[in-house]
Amino acid sequence: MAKKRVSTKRKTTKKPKTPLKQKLALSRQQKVVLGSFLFFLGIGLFFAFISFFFNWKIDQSEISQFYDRASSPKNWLSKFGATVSHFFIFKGFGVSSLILPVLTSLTGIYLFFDLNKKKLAGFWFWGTLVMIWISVVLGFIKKESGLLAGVVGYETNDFLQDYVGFIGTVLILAFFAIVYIVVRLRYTPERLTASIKSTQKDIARDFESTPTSTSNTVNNNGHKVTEKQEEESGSSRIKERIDAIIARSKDIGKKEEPKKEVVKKDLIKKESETNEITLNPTINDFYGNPENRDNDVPEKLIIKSEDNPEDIAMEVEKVSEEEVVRDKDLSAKLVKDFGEFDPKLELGNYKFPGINLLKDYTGQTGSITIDQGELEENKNRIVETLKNYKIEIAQIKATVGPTVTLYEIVPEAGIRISKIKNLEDDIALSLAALGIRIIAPIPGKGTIGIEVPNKKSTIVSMRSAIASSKFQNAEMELPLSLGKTISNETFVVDLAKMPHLLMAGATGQGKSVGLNAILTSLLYKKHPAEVKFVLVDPKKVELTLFNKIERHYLAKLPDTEEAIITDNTKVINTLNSLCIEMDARYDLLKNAMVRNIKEYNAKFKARKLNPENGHRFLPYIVLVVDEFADLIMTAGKEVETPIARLAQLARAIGIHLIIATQRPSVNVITGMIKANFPARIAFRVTSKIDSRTILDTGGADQLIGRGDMLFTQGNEIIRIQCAFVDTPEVERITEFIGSQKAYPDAHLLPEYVGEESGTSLDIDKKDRDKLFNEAAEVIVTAQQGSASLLQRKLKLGYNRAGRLIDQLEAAGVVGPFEGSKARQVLVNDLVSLQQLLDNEK
Ligand SMILES: Nc1ncnc2c1ncn2[C@@H]1O[C@H](COP(=O)(O)OP(=O)(O)OP(=O)(O)O)[C@@H](O)[C@H]1O
Repeated sequence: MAKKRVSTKRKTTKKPKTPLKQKLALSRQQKVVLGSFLFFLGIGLFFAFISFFFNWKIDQSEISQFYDRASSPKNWLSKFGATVSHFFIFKGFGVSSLILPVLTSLTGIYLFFDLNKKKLAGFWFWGTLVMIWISVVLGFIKKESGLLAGVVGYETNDFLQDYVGFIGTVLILAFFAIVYIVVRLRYTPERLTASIKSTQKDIARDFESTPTSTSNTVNNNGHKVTEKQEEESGSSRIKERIDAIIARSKDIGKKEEPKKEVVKKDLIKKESETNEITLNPTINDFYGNPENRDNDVPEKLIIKSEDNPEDIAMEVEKVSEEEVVRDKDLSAKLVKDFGEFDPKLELGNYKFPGINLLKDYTGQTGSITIDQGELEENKNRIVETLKNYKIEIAQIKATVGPTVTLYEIVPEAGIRISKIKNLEDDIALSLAALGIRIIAPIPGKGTIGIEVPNKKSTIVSMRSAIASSKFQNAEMELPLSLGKTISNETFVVDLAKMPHLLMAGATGQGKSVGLNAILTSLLYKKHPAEVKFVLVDPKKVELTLFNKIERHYLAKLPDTEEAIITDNTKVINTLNSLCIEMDARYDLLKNAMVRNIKEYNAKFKARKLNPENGHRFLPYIVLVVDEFADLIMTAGKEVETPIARLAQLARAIGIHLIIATQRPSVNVITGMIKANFPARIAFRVTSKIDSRTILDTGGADQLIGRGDMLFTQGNEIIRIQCAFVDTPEVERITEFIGSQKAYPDAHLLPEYVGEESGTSLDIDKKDRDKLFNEAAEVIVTAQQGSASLLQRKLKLGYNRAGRLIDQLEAAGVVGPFEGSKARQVLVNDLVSLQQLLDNEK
């Protein structure tokens, strides 16, 4: 059994037969050794052949004495060199034998580096043919010199001449030359002409793109390029092109895959890459975007196979993906070279107002003092009052805030919360205090809160609100420090998240102070480049202080003189202009493929958006409307529609609305507006109904005024003592900002051409306004054709003033509407006006 097993084993281990090819295959070491040998042999042969041309006559006699060591041929490789050279040159192929050492060394290199053997075989095949051809040609030309043609050339030529004659020999030689060019070099007549043409074009383009005599030129991106840079880029491009042409001619010598006309594409690509590198933008045009760079690049590429010229030409559309990649590269490069875009650069030295501009009220009112007696008294009263209504208390806790103290009550088990809630007024009466608010239950706590005003309230200074670490460290887009909560914490919210704010409060309850606190918060946190205010102030007194910062922080319509809008009718134009801005911003966001202003600006800062395509850094726009009720009463739907549109859509693109009103009645705060203003602030209002309108619940009527307010962002209602900022403080801040370097003008909003501006010039004289003559006089005297002038001088509404201007245009007193500019006054003085009007009659 064991024997048998051994024998089977032997059978299986028997080596399989290896094919001959495999047997002959050289190991890597052998290849290196043989390769080096052949390489040096080739070099040796080369030297031997060269020296043979000088010494062959002397050496010829020495060859026969090869075995005689005493004989010394003159060849640089002595006996060996003289013999081998004699054999290959004299008896072989003449001068063309020099190809042999080249092929030998090449073989050595191929073996050494283990390169493609097929290619090497091609070299030998074609090399040998060329060698024979040259030797025959030389034999044909110079019959007498045996050295040039060698015996092979001489004899072959002789043979051919005998059989096909002189012409036949020429034709055969020419035929072989064509075979070589077409088969080996793959040159067809079409390719030859195409190649010549493309080379000519390339060179012509190089010369076009080399610098002209101007010192600064503008490259494809619209970026300035200095002469030196242009020269460098031009010469580097020429160098690249020459390299490519050399590479192309080298390709001709090699046997490769069928060539397609792609070299041109390579060159174009290289050119655009060079453009990227030579970018030298100025501060405002730091950006580049490859979209425009390829202006001179053909959009389509024609590919035609050279192997078969009759193939149908194929058009390849340029793909856009490449641009995206380059876009990325370019923006990364721009950021690397110039850093991120800094919107603050224009006002680089801008200094934020210091905290010392705000008044410190601690000295006057002191910090919150806890009056133990007052606390005890209130506690006892609450307990007693509730006892009267048979409500037992298990526990009571007080939190002292700046204006009110919160008493948190845990009632005895079994007492219904609604019972306490219903007794709100009675409890307030019993406590004999204004401003009692009962929160039953306190959300998330399960306790009942009774807010009782402090006898001595503390002013929450804007200074403390701004200085608080909560505000200072707020990582918000538009942080607002509104004041302090009942637990004495600074209350900071992000306007960008609200995204719009509705404010209501009876007169004298702190609304204007609240607006100032909001604006002050933004001034302390945001650079002029980052936020712009559109201020609507019909009372003409509340926000006028902000005029000083017009060129820093305010935005206005192009044709208006003052940024702060005090005329209600002008608000319509501004609101519509904001709608245009909103639509434009949405387009920008869409083109940039981002969802909101934050992402957009981040992308813009990273230089991924090209200003040449309309992209710009987008500042936040905060529209503040004081006395909204007034506006709605005068303009109605005309303001309601754009306000609602803005409120619905503007959140993503950085336009935020703050609307304040004294009268929060339902015809002012309509359902449409309310639905789009989830964030609300209620100062003290006069009735529960008003409180309901603004907050959807009572409570605002129970406030104590003087900045005591309720804030809601949808669900929870928070009682806050608004930070107090007085007019002198605002004045100091605006003064400080206003005295600094500003932009040349206020931020200009897009122009809105109102319906009133569309003139119908066939206005009948009988239909003229009663004030027509007066208006004409005002316009001619002032030599200024603007409706706002008429409004001011004649105390008119916007619509009437607009109609008058139209009538004056029809009468030839003023010229046509000229966009942002005032109309031209066509009558020079009052005398001429009188003449004009008289002639009409
Ligand atoms: N946060 C506050 N802290 C302390 N006092 C305040 C506060 N807010 C307002 N006051 C006091 O109330 C007064 C009236 O405030 P404010 O001018 O803001 O009222 P208003 O609601 O704007 O009135 P109106 O609607 O008539 O303009 C202030 O002069 C100030 O004395």
